[in-house]
Amino acid sequence: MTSSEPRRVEHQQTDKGYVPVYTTAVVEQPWASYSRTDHQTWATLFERQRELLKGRACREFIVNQERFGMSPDAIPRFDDLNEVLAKATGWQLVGVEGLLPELVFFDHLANRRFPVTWWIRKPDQLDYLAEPDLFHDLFGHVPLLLEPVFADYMQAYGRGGVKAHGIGAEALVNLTRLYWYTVEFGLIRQDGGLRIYGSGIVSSKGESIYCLESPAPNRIGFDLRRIMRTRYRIDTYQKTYFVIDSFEQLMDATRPDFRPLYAELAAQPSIPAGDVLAGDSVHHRGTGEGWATDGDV
Ligand SMILES: C[C@H](O)[C@H](O)[C@H]1CNc2nc(N)[nH]c(=O)c2N1
Ligand SMILES: N[C@@H](Cc1ccccc1)C(=O)O
Ligand SMILES: [Fe+2]
Repeated sequence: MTSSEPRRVEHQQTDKGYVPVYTTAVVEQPWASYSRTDHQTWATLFERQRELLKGRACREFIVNQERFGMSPDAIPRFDDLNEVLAKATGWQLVGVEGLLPELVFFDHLANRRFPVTWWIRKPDQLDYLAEPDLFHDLFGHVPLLLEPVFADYMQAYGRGGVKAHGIGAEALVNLTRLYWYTVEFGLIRQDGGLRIYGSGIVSSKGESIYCLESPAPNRIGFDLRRIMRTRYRIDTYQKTYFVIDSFEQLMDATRPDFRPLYAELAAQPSIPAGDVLAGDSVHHRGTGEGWATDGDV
């Protein structure tokens, strides 16, 4: 295989249109075959996001990213990152071609393996790309795998995914919303303001600013049931972000068995992405302080 292109196995018609399906196998990172352009793309995105995330990303993200010694000089080698991870939290990165079927993805997480897409976006996709690539996966997800509580949360999520998959499609939808509104698009309250920890935000220039500074989106205090009922958008910035107080709060709230919760939620309607409900704990401003209730935005 030449490694300038991901290995596309076939195409498949889905809800989201005609999408490429990749091999689900774990692959070696073809590091030697990254082009100068690939390394340059990494450098550009890395420098841009590091600068933008000062004072915007949470402390844990910044500090742990520095512990890896990632730099703009070259695309990191998974093997080097794995040495740091092995000592700290026992997580391991494995190379993949792209999005995996849910059960395969959950099984990796349940075993403390994080799948990282080995290829990086093209220069005309610096600001937006519809699927995860190396920059999103490595820059966005990997730093928090060094944070012990968050590392445990990711594994618990994988185990919960295997379980939800056995329960049914509705349970899986509820659980996927939890991943979306925490791991991918989560905000955390820190140092008297809001900070980013979601990977989908930290790897996006536009959304890193928008999620904290735009008056448009709702920022609502973490509420497990509310999150599991809330639909989400994959084609624009989020209409709603959920805010945790700490990673411990996230872990504690998600530790109980979800089976009774799935049964309870099956009888309830889903909530449109941008709605505010009576009883939501709404944060007034991205960088400011103070909480209101009853949809007082
Ligand atoms: C978590 C969520 O359910 C989502 O559907 C999964 C599916 N497969 C994936 N596969 C990869 N490689 N990376 C991902 O983030 C996901 N997300
Ligand atoms: N407690 C969840 C497992 C889980 C933990 C953390 C995040 C997500 C899911 C369950 O029973 O399914
Ligand atoms: Fe992601």
